[in-house]
Amino acid sequence: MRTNYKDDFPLLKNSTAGGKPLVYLDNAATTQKPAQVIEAVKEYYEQYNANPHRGAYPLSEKATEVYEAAREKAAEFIGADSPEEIVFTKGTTESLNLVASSYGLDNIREGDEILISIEEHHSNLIPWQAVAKTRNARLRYLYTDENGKLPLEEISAKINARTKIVAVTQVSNVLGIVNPLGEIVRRAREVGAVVVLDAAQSIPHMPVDVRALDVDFLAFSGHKLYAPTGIGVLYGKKEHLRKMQPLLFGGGMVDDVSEQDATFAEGPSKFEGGTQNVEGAVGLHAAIDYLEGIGYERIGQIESELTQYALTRFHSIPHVTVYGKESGNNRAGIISFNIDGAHPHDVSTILSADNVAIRSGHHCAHPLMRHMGVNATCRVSLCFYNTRDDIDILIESICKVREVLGLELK
Ligand SMILES: Cc1ncc(COP(=O)(O)O)c(CNc2co[nH]c2=O)c1O
Repeated sequence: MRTNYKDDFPLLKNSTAGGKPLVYLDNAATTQKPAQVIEAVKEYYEQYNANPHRGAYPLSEKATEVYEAAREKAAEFIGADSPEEIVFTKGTTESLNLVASSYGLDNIREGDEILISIEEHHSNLIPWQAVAKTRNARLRYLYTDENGKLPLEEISAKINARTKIVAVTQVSNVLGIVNPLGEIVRRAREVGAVVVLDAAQSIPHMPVDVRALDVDFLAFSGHKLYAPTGIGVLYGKKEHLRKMQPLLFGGGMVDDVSEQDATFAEGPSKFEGGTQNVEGAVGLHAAIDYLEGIGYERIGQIESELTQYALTRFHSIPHVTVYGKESGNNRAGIISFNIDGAHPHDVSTILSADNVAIRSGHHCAHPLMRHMGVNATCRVSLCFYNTRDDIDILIESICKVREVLGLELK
């Protein structure tokens, strides 16, 4: 059985610095792209680039065909009832802003409650702050416990008759822990609340089935799923999308326009004003094909084993704090840590001298940082193309940090 996928990724094959191979461990920020995706985009521009939905000539018809084929593929990938439930956006941020600005503002009234978690990325937090302020509604939080988990009693306590929207991440981009979505949805359904799921950090690592999850909306980004930047998906149940107002007005999203009014297209194109990112959609289609070729079972096996290996190695290093106590099989390969006496930015700079790429900072999760009692963390985020050698080089480099900073080692 294949254990090393780096050769599928040109950048990983060719990138060295000072004779050291790149150890890329910032996959929660963005993933590298397999040759299959790069070739698909190249072929699009070489063979059938045109503006979709508008030209009565073969090239435009082909561009339309591949764009809509990508929509069908995305629908199938997440188990949507139909491609009509798939809106292409720039990414998770745009998807979540669309839900908040359209569905949120139309359905939240004074005194209603919107419930999010303290783990949310700013793109699933600030839009809800804006809706709550505009509608004089209450924004409430599910708080993680000392282990970085959302306690079930917190979920049952915070979801009540006034809760109208529950918007949560399936996996935190800081802690990597998989949230108890089943319990959240069950409780939300009891009070008739709508569930918005941020799947940006889960869908690269685990199968997502919107019908099985029974969520009303789901958002993810192509670039975290080995596809190009600039393409993302908002899944929405048809009954919601049908009633929602578009956010961007322009070409391709209208039915008729008079001097003082406009009626809008049916289906997802209502939300896709202007010329769309066809190359991104083509790249997303190729990325999904690539992932399905490997299979989530194999991806999960590799990443769970590698995450557990990394956690074991981390726990052997003195002066290192790892946040979140979950083990490798209930955690996407995201590990946030700090080294006593070392600022995260210094740590990532020192690691970069060994060509090890990790993230340091607040990860667009200021409220979570405060809740954790830290200003910032270092973050390792691995995926199936990483290897045990990558982890060994990472740990070896981390073990040098305190010495480089002149801190005592014992
Ligand atoms: C959970 C989560 N939600 C939403 C977003 C926004 O996605 P975008 O619209 O594609 O930017 C991110 C991006 N997270 C990160 C981007 O860079 N480092 C990160 O951890 C995320 O991790």
